[in-house]
Amino acid sequence: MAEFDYQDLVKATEGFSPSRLIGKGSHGSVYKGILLKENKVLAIKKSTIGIDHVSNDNSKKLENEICILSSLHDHHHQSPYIINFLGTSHEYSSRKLLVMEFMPNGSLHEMLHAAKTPPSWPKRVEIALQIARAVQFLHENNPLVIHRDIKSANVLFDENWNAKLADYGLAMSRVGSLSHQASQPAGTIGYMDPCYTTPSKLSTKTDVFSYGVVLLEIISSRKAIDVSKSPSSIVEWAVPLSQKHRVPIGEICDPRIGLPPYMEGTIRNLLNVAARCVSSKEENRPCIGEVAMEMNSFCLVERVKVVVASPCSWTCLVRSLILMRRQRRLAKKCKRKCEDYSEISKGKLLLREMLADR
Ligand SMILES: Nc1ncnc2c1ncn2[C@@H]1O[C@H](COP(=O)(O)OP(=O)(O)OP(=O)(O)O)[C@@H](O)[C@H]1O
Repeated sequence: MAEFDYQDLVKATEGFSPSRLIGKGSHGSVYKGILLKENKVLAIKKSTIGIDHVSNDNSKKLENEICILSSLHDHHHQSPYIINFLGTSHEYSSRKLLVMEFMPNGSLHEMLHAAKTPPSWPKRVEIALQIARAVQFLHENNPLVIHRDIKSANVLFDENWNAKLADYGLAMSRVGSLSHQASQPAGTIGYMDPCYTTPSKLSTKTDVFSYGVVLLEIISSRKAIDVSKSPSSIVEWAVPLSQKHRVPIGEICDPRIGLPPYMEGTIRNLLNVAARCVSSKEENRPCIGEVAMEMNSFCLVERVKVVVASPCSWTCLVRSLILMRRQRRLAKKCKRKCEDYSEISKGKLLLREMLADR
């Protein structure tokens, strides 16, 4: 685990100046830092100071986040969909700071609810798959990690607009400082699994439920809880609507962008997955590996459909078909030449044998 010099971080953030503050969360403030020596941009999380017991709680959550993130980055296999952990630092008071990669393109929450241009349907499918991959990585990790706070505000975008799962303050694993038994149910209203009522009810399906809510949000661009609407909960609104016969899918989809006919099937499948994830019965929810596999197949089908729908991609497709045919023809020619060659060498061999007989 890399240890950053605290004074370097002070310089990098101009003394943790408010102008470098990206935002405040439940247990910490995140600052943008520029390491002048390396010309590297970082994000630094510092626990929030409050009255004594709150400060203690906040720094415990940050320590837990550091512990989980460092354990996830200890392995040879890292996920491109988990925020990159870069290291830690210590303030004089010995409070720890978390140093991670800087995500310059905001959160999925901002993209869906505040951006001027809403994301396209293929981009939404891609994001859904990337988040599923992140959660799959956590659930299939050894030791297993349960995030407990999957929500659109915790999905951040890197410089290439790839989605990464962040904020591990509530995450639980055997390496975390919080233990399953001791920790009370926690999460964010609107995303929290209704079955998670006692510490012992925590399971990977708790995350699957929250993932389902995020999927509904991706499809509809409606907030998880919107008190100006009735019902205010996205789950209570979308699931019965999706199960009603003859309700056009357009009624659930983001009304700001039209749904092209070639995407309809994919989005309907996405909606079905979301409905299974938010099932009130835990046993009816799929595991995240299954979800990721299904998402992957939707992405593939959708890519083929994009190729079919776009004239530019058609040209690419035809070009690659011509290339494939040409390669096959060349291979055949080559094979024939080889066969001829082997015939010649067979003949030569025969002649040599005949000559030797004489
Ligand atoms: N690595 C990062 N790069 C850029 N911005 C980040 C990074 N990590 C967090 N942020 C931003 O900093 C702010 C605070 O993030 P933080 O994870 O502490 O809390 P939160 O997710 O907003 O809230 P909560 O902790 O209550 O769930 C958010 O606006 C978040 O988008």
